[in-house]
Amino acid sequence: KMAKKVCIIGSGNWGSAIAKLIGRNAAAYDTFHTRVNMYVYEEEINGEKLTEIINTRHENVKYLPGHKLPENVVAVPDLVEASKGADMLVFVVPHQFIRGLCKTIQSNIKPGAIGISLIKGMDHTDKGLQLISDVIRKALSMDVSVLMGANIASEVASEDFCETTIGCTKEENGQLFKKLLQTPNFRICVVQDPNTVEICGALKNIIACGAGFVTGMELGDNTKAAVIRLGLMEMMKFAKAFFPDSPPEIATFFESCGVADLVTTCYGGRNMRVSRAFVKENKPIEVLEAEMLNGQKLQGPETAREVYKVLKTLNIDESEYPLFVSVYNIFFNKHPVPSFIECLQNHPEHM
Ligand SMILES: NC(=O)c1ccc[n+]([C@@H]2O[C@H](COP(=O)([O-])OP(=O)(O)OC[C@H]3O[C@@H](n4cnc5c(N)ncnc54)[C@H](O)[C@@H]3O)[C@@H](O)[C@H]2O)c1
Ligand SMILES: O=P(O)(O)OC[C@H](O)CO
Repeated sequence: KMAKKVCIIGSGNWGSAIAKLIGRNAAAYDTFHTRVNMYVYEEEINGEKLTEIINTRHENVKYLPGHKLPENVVAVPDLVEASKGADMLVFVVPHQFIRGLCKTIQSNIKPGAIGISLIKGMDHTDKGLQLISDVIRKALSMDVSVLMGANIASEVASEDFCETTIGCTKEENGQLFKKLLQTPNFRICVVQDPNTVEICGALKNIIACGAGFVTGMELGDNTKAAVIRLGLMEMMKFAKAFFPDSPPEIATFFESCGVADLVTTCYGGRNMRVSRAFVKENKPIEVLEAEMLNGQKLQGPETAREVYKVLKTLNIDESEYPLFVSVYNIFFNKHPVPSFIECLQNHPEHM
């Protein structure tokens, strides 16, 4: 059998961390071609191209400083060239860019190629909710698995022990991606409930913003635990409501993509940290994102906006998802942050 060619589409904080694991496994296993192309959105850093820096110093100095990438991971600034002939595509860009990138490679996909999305976020159409994996499936007509879990990129890059979840519809594809991605300190469970895995990954970022609000208001861990629990209840309700044909397995919420990701994200994630600053500094969220993250992108506020649009499109009462709606109103409708506590006090879970 021919070794499979792998292409990573994305090279941000998570893309670079995952490139470290993929590069090493691609070099170690005959199943994969040793060279791994990584599409890098080109930019100049102190007069040097980021792709050149990565290909000579083997470090993404902007998005994952302090970590060496394997030398077989090759940064390519042209997406069509990077993905040409790839058998396995790993999608890992902030969710707002996925549509444009898919369009660029639409006519250049190798027949039989498969994909996996590591993108936490969601999209919507005039019919309502659209998963990011659906955007990819539709644009590129390929089988797409997803990988979501309690995985803060810098900790994965440091090779601290953690777990993650792959959701797939075709078991053999899920297992092939597991082989590509699993390491002794990055342990993967494969489940055949991809929609739930992906919904967990998307919605947890909204809940993380709520956790940031209560942290910014200097409330304690009991409050944060309540945000996590009420957020989980809304997440479960949302998954049930939006996939009536493939109801979520409750067990999936206990995989790394569910409760575990909520915990890590509500304590240490970027959405939590920037939302905490939003309470303290009284600046628009996009200003704080630019000031605090050096080009990295927040997914929580945009996902709250997408969820709100989906609820409106489908005529669903806002009171069904008070936490999600409150996060949206605080970021985009100037509702005061303390109104978030009122939403918790009046949550339907207590009625
Ligand atoms: N960072 C984490 O800890 C982490 C962990 C798990 C999952 N994720 C998810 O992975 C996805 C990607 O996150 P990330 O942390 O790798 O990215 P990031 O937040 O570091 O975003 C920056 C990336 O976006 C790219 N970019 C900027 N403008 C662009 C454009 N116009 N077109 C294409 N690309 C552009 C930049 O070049 C850079 O690679 C997100 O959905 C995120 O939720 C992140
Ligand atoms: O830093 P965040 O908030 O984007 O969260 C990162 C990861 O999704 C945590 O699993």
